[in-house]
Amino acid sequence: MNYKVLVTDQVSDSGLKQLYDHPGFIVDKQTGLEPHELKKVIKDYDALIVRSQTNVTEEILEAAERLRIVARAGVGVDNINVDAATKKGIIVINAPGANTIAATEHTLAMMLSLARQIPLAHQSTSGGKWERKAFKGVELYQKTLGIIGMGRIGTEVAKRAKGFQMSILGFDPYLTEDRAKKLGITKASLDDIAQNSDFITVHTPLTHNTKALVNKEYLQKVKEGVRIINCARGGIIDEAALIEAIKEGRVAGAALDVYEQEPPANPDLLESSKVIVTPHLGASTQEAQEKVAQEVSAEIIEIFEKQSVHHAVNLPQVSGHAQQRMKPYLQVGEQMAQLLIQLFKQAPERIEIEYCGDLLEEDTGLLTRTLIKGILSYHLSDSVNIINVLHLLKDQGLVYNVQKNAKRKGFSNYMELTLINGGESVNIGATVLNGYGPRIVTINGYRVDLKPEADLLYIKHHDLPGVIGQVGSILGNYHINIGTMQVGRTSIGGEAIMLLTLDKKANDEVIDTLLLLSGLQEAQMLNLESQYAMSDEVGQVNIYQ
Ligand SMILES: NC(=O)C1=CN([C@@H]2O[C@H](COP(=O)(O)OP(=O)(O)OC[C@H]3O[C@@H](n4cnc5c(N)ncnc54)[C@H](O)[C@@H]3O)[C@@H](O)[C@H]2O)C=CC1
Ligand SMILES: O=C(O)CCC(=O)C(=O)O
Repeated sequence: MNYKVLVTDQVSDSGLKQLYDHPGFIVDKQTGLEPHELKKVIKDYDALIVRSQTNVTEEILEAAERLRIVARAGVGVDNINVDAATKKGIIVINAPGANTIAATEHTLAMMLSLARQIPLAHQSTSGGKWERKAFKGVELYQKTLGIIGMGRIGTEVAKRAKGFQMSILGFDPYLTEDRAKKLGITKASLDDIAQNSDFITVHTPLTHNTKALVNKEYLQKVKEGVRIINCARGGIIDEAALIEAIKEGRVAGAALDVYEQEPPANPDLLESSKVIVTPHLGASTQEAQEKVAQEVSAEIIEIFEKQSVHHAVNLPQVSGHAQQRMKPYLQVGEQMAQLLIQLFKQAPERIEIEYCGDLLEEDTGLLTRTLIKGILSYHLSDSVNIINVLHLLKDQGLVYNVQKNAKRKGFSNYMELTLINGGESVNIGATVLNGYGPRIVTINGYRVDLKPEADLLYIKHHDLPGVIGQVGSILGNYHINIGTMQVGRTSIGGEAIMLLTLDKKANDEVIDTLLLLSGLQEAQMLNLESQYAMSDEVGQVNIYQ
């Protein structure tokens, strides 16, 4: 089977080489497509690679019939409707880090250009003038730089600005005092940055929180003569408010690589001698473009061939090692969920999940999705995968709750799943035993020790002498061999359950015969198919199954 990959923006061909050369992949490059053209062709493709030019809208995703991956050869995914992709079970990946240095260096180039008016000076000199007085600049030395967004690029900008002996104020919701100290910068508030900075640069993604983060109100608080740089995303700085602040003289100048609308059309911005503009060039270096293309190519191959994902925007991140460690939990998690939904004779309204003991130290995001997928896929089958599972859950009107509990409940690790509807509930608990693998250890309060297998016969009965023997005889009469048998009871002579692994499935006739036995209340074949085959291969997340 060939995977078809469509590339719709200017992505480096040398960076895409491994995808072009890889057997089983067909790559088509069609740049400059209009939205209606993309909508028409997208149905034939398994993966789409874009930069920032292509808008991957809900409409385009709707028209995609076999699309499984949207890859952003870069960082920002604001041109991709991630929500719509997630609902459709399409994974969105990017290449974080691959263009960090390029965007960092562009930011510094913009800052120096602003400080020394290099573009205007160049224009004047190359036009035959010699205006030495007109272009007196300012130094970076001993000035204060405010950095909003101390992620990969913000951090690299800070390191380099320190080389110019600038004082640096950093604001980021995740910046700790400790990290700021290690970087030799000062952790600051947005207001501190406004009041004290000679230069301000923004390095956040564009989100509903960062949209117009630097707005009219903020620009009224800035130190007079500040210079502002945006090499992150248009819209983080309100362009109209910026132009006004420049006209009023509060802001001495701005250097912009990105715009509210691209390409920008606002003459106030484009014609101002105090504004330096570049056409979204932050990531446009040969090195960065090769790296982003190489990274997304490698990941597309890995996802299709090994179901391994490293840089998903719409999935919890789990490292290869963590995947390997989590594999037995993922397997038993999927099977316990399937077992429970088959036992619950009604639609669940609420799902409760509890993780105990060693599981507290793991990232359980993927495990939670796997449990919920096990529940939903019983009724929704193939349409559920770990990408869209939480969306589908919401669509079904179900709620879920995850609790983490330090108590070990008798096992070094333990997880429990409960399905609830009104006053009715069922629950199941499982553990992974060191050296023995996954075990289901409780079902509705009955203690069992069950190694999950694909086909299980579940029986609920009264704990009376002879019932177990009669079940064995009936199965024997039908030539069904019992592999293992587990019996759990709450009290002697009370209610009990039996779980039998069989070499052959018991059909309806066998089940009806069993149900004729006195003392036997329920008999049901349960199908527990795990996508997480317990081979020794490196653990992989089965994304689409
Ligand atoms: N001009 C260009 O060509 C390029 C632009 N970019 C843009 O730069 C942005 C940053 O890239 P990276 O540093 O790689 O991303 P990153 O994810 O490493 O860093 C973003 C940082 O912003 C912080 N942040 C989020 N909301 C915030 C808020 N309200 N206030 C302050 N900080 C906030 C986050 O905590 C995070 O630390 C990207 O999202 C992308 O939009 C990235 C590469 C090239
Ligand atoms: O692809 C590009 O050139 C833009 C890079 C960018 O904006 C990003 O990676 O977020």
